Formats: sequence, structure tokens, C-alpha cells
Amino acid sequence: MYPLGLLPLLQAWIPDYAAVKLSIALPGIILLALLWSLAENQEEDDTTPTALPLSGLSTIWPFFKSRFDFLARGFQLTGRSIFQFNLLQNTVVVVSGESGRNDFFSCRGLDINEGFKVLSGAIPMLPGITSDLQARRIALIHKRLAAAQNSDRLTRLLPQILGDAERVICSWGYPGTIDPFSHMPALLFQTTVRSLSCHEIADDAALVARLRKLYDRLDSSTTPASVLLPWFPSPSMLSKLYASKQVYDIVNGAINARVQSGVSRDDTLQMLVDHGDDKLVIVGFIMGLLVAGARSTGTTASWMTTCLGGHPEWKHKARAEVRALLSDCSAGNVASSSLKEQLAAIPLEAWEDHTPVLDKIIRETLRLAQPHTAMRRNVGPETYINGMRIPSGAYVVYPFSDVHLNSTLYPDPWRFDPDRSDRVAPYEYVGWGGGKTVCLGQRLAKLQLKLIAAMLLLKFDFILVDVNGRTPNPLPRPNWNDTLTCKPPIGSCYLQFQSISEGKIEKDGP
Ligand code: HEM
Repeated sequence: MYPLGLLPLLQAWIPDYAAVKLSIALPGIILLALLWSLAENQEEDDTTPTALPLSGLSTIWPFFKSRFDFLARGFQLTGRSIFQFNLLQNTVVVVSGESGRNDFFSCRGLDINEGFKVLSGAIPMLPGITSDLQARRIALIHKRLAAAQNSDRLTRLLPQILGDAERVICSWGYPGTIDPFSHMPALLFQTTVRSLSCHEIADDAALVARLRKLYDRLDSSTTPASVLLPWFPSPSMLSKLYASKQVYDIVNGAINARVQSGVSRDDTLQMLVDHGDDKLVIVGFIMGLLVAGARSTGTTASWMTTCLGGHPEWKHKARAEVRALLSDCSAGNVASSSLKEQLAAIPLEAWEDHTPVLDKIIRETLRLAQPHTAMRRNVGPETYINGMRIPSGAYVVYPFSDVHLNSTLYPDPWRFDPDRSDRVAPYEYVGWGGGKTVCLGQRLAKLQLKLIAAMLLLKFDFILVDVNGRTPNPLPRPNWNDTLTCKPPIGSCYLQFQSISEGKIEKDGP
């Protein structure tokens, strides 16, 4: 056999112990090199996306840390609307353009869960708990999420969200100044915990703050190493595992306490327990959806208030709309009830269907400030996107900037203009996703954003200021390289608040 002949040959040159090791390793190394060169020399034809002329390792850092610039550079370097690059052993195809996005969003073989698992890694992963959620369990979680947002449930949730909002907002103190990119996510985290988990956690402000810190730690330990080599015990992987375990302990503790107490309460945890779902589903629901929900709603709320603070005309329109809603829906006892009670008296249906100005503001905020890159894996057979071959197992990504910052579709795309037409062709607006993957939490997300906007607008007047208390000029621009929060540089803007006293809301402005 080849290795047997190799051993004496090596022994003639190097010490015995090294010769034995080398003769065992060499065949493996040669095999790997052969496979590598085969992969490198694979027949390329007109349907193979152009490869990015960058070495494998040099793509990792920019893909995770400055994705917007990296992908823009890829399109520029290749001169194509579709290109591919390697992320370690994974082939990633980047798609843009009208046909590209139409195929991307309508292709059945592209799977979001497989895509995110490898390329994003933002969801807490605990071996045997959240990392092993099978498609069947994920489907059940999605079904329960729909139940958690039915009209009955949302109607009961409405005063609870307002209660949380009032408590947190009052804790800011006013008149005063807040950083919208830290205060708004904290507020939305509180209301999301209320909406998707249980009262025991949501009522304990210190526990909510701890949970939020743990989720922040999960974000900061989502590094290229912990995503691409999840089995390698790097410091970031260990920190991520530790934070996931702590989140698990909090959630698991709340589930056990509820089940053991035998006391039934009106919240999402109770709904899950009453369905008799197994622990993996309940834990997966709360741990996974808290992160999916709180992060995006927090980012959207930060930018929504920033944009309103910087565009007084839209702030006035939104305030006028909420006042009109209040006067249409009030039961006549406005003077005696608090702002929270007045807003809670507005029916769910009115919040959902009779707030066109708030709808436009949310829609435009998502267009401008959602630096999302949709990630998929081709779990089906080989397929084609705009004529380009996507091998089975390959990853495919679509940056939302392709459509939302496209100056042909949205002239002057960095301008906040909620009056832009909402009559667009399919996939020309994907703020809530598109095709077979649309946001399954959008009903709850929109309700939270509207309730919080209403409370802020009626309680305060607020303006956007810079560190010197002046109107920032130019207004801050979302940083699309920051894929989670797209915050502007720290200290570049604040919201300055002053109270509009309850019960004496001015009729015509500010
Ligand atoms: C303003 C807040 C939100 C925004 C802008 C948003 C946006 C999106 C988008 C764009 C997608 C599609 C992603 C893709 O194609 O890659 C998505 C998917 C999803 N969202 Fe949201 N989302 C928000 C809030 C929420 C909330 C509060 C929840 C849960 C309560 C949630 C649960 C989900 C789930 C489960 C999916 C995956 C759907 C699937 O796998 O088919 N989202 N969201």
C-alpha cells in the first residue's frame, strides 16, 4: 500500500516519530488538495455567477462588519447584478435587480431558516434546545404566533402595552433629552416581553433589564468566528453560549413556575401552556421571537421618532390623526380619564384600519432604515435566478438596499417622505418581506409602534437636536453597515422633550 512504501522513504530523511505522523497525514492532505483544485477548476459557463475577485478569507470580516459597503463593492468589482463569493466552505450568491429579486422571492427551494442558521447566527442557540428546532416545531411556533396576534388577544394586550409605555416614558423624566437609539429599544423590549412572554417577567423591571443585557451580549458575541465556526470554542462562542443559557434559565424558570403554580393568567405563556405544547416549542417561541420581535421593532421605533423629531410637518400630521381618533372614539368621559385610558378606549380596528398617516410613516421608516439582507439556502435541487445557476446547498442573499435605496424607484432615496406612492410592483417594497417569507409578527409590531407613537405625540412635544441642542444639519442618516440597528454615530442626535399636559392637549399644534 502507498503509505507503507512512503514510511521507509520518509524515515530516510526525517526522525522516525515525525515520519510516522507525516506518512499518516500526507494522503489526507493530498486528497484535500485534489478536492480543492477540483472545486477551483470546476467548469464555468455563462450561467455561473461571476466570482468576486477577492480571496476567501478577505470576504469574511466585511461580510459581517460592513455588509452594505462590501456588497456594493462586489457589484462594482464584478460589474454584474448577480455575483458569488466564498465564505469559508460556503458559496454565497448575491442577487440584485428586478428579475433577480422576482426570482429570489418566488423561488420555492430557498429556505430562510437554513440561510439564517449559517449566515446570521443572531438567534440564541442552545444545543438540544433552540439549535435543534426542526421544521415541524418551527411551523408550530409560527402557528402559535398567529394565535398570539388574533384580534381578541391584541384587544386585551392593547391596554397592557399602553400601561408599559406610560410607565417607561414617565421614568425618563421631562422636560428632558433622550437618546432615541437607546431609550426606544428599551421601551420596545419591555412591550415585546409583555406581548410574547409572561407577566412574571414583564412586571419585573430589573429582570427585563437583565434579559435585555443578555440579548445585547448575544448580539455583540455574534462574530464571524461564532457564526461560521459555531463548534470552535472561541471567546465569542463561549460568551454567546453563556448568554443563551442565562436567557434559557430565565424563560425556563418562568414556565416551570407557571405550570407548578396551577394559576392561570392572561398572557402568551398561558396560551402556549394551555395548548399543551412541549417545552421545546414554548422555550423556542419565547427565546426566538423575543429577539426577532424586539430588535426590529426597537430599531424601527428609534428611527420613527427620530424622523418625526426631524420632520415637524409629519409630527403634526400624526398628532392630528391620533387626536381625531381620540375624539371619534372617546366615550365622553375624556376629562376624568388618563391619557392611557383614553387611548385604550380606541378599538383595535380603529388603530389598524383608520390611521393612514401612521401607516405611511411606518412604511417609509422601514424603507429608509431597515438594513436587512435576506438570507436563504437552496434546499431544493439546482435552480436559476435571473438565468444564473444556484447549485443545491448554495446560499443566496438579497440586500434590501437594492430596492429600498433605488433612486429609480424612490427618487432622492435618503429623504424621509411618507407621501411616496405605495402603488409599487411586486417586491418593489419589501419592508415586511416578500413572497413566501413575510413577517409573521407584523400585526403586533405595527400595533406597538402606533400605540407608542400615539402616547409620545399626545404626551409631549419633541424635537431632534444635536449634542449642542441645535437641529442637526444634515439630519442623521441610517448607517446600513450596522445591520442590526443602523444607528447614526453615537452622540449625533437626541430627542428633546417637553410635556403637553394631559387633558389640556392643544387643538392646533405644535
Ligand atoms: C418593525 C418590526 C418588524 C419588522 C420591520 C420585521 C420585518 C421582517 C421581515 C422583512 C421579514 C422577512 C425576512 C426575510 O425575508 O429575510 C420578517 C420575518 C419574520 N418576522 Fe418580522 N419584523 C418585525 C417584527 C416582528 C415581530 C414583532 C415578530 C414576532 C412577534 C416577527 C416575527 C417574524 C418571523 C417569525 C419571521 C420569519 C417568517 C418566516 O420564516 O416565514 N417580526 N420580519
